[in-house]
Amino acid sequence: MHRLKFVRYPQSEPGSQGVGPHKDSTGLFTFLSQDQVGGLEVLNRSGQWISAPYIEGTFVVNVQQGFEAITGGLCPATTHRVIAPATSTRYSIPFFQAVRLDLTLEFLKEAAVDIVRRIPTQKVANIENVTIPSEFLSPLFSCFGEAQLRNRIISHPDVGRRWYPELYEKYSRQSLS
Ligand SMILES: O=C(O)CCC(=O)C(=O)O
Ligand SMILES: [Fe+2]
Repeated sequence: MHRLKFVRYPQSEPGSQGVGPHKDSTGLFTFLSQDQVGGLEVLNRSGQWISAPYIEGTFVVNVQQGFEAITGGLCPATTHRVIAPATSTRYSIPFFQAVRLDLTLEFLKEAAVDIVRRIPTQKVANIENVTIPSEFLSPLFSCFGEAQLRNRIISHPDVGRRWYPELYEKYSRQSLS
């Protein structure tokens, strides 16, 4: 199921939760419209958080875990986070393209063999060391729906702790790599 979200981040004390480090997990790509307040950050290949500022007339495009899985990890999903705004309210509108919730990694890999074969390979230095693991690529989850639930609970820990305490406990103890 595709999703469009309207997000409001109220002005907060420094250090408050925005969105924790994660890779979007609904499907292939995210298209995000944001205001000029700032706070969205992306992990680059050297392991540094860099800001993804507002650029007039553009969307931010994130590679999601589905695309990472389809390409056998050759196109890693974008690791990103949002720092809660300290001086004003931030608004953003992400659109998440989706894949079927009951899709399995096994099926996806089989279906995508031909696509992956056509992608020119290149050496991607140390990328595994500076990224966070993908639920979609983990054998712990039977289908993408379950992987997605884990991703949402871990990316929004205050919500996870409050509404899904048992799952939050379970998922935060899990090591995916
Ligand atoms: O609000 C933003 O800029 C990003 C939100 C986000 O990363 C998400 O909801 O997955
Ligand atoms: Fe995200």
